[in-house]
Amino acid sequence: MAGSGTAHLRPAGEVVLRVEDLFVEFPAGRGRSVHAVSGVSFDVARGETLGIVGESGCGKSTTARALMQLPPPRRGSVRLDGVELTALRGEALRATRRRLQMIFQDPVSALNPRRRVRDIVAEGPRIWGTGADRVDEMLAAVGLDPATAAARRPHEFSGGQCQRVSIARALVLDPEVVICDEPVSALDVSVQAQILTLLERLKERYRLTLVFIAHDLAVVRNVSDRILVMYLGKTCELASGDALVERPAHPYTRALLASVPRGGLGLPPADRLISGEPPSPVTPPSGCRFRTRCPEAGPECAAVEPVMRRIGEDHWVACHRPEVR
Ligand SMILES: Nc1ncnc2c1ncn2[C@@H]1O[C@H](COP(=O)(O)OP(=O)(O)OP(=O)(O)O)[C@@H](O)[C@H]1O
Repeated sequence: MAGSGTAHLRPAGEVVLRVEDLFVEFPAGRGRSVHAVSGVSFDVARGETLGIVGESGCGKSTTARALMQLPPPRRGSVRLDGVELTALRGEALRATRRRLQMIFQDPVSALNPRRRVRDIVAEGPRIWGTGADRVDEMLAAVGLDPATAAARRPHEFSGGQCQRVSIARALVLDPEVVICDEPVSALDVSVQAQILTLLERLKERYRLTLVFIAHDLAVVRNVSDRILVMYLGKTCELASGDALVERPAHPYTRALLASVPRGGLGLPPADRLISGEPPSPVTPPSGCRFRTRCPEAGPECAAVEPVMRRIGEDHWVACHRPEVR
């Protein structure tokens, strides 16, 4: 099965979040720009977890913030239940943004140190006039005892407990989509597993849709139904977790898989690692942005930018020379 074009990379099921051709740039001085996100498209189905993976600086957090319109993308479309967020301003944007919540990497700095946990979780309900009756329920749902935890301040908690407070704060407003931006990478490994299990449980209980961002493919694989691989602001590959791990088609995906410690994904030892740093997003390479580090690169890779094309059921790749099995 094959196809091509700016497809929506459709998952099975009802689409709740549709992102099309997203571009985000930052000024880099002397009239130049950081091309942080350059034409990213994906759909997220209601109830699924879409993982986004890629090395540091590839544009994962910028994509996450652009979904929230923080800041709005330079161009492209973000639709939540069909509502175009990039066209909204002021109160209408704020009201819609409530249905999209975010959980951040550093739970301690994400929480106001001067406020008590109950007030932190109750702040959204106070602003929005809804959800105040859910504060204790949410604290209990994330594994904190409302009777003892609510009156304490963030510095009295561990990093893992602070992340639980952040999750309660995000869920109390009953969001449709929760964007988790590296939610466990600042935590000890043993705590990481607890938070991931908690997110899975909460997803089931509250019928959440998750966008789960991490640089660690083993973590993403654990929680995601489908996985989007990003490199230097572009999408390389999108596939179900199984297809991505068992039949990686993009050389960058294969390199990412190879860099996961032996056994982390239950795979044979690494056969191909990439070295060096990615090029600057101020002056990205022509054609395929991965070509300067790609073991498979040929002349066409410098000349023509590969577009996402379908290579299998729920499997898309942007590569002139994919390994298709
Ligand atoms: N406010 C900003 N101003 C200028 N450049 C920025 C800004 N925010 C991000 N960038 C740049 O945009 C690119 C993408 O950054 P982003 O944080 O989205 O990547 P990431 O994949 O989330 O990496 P990390 O995991 O390290 O945060 C990087 O080159 C980064 O330096």
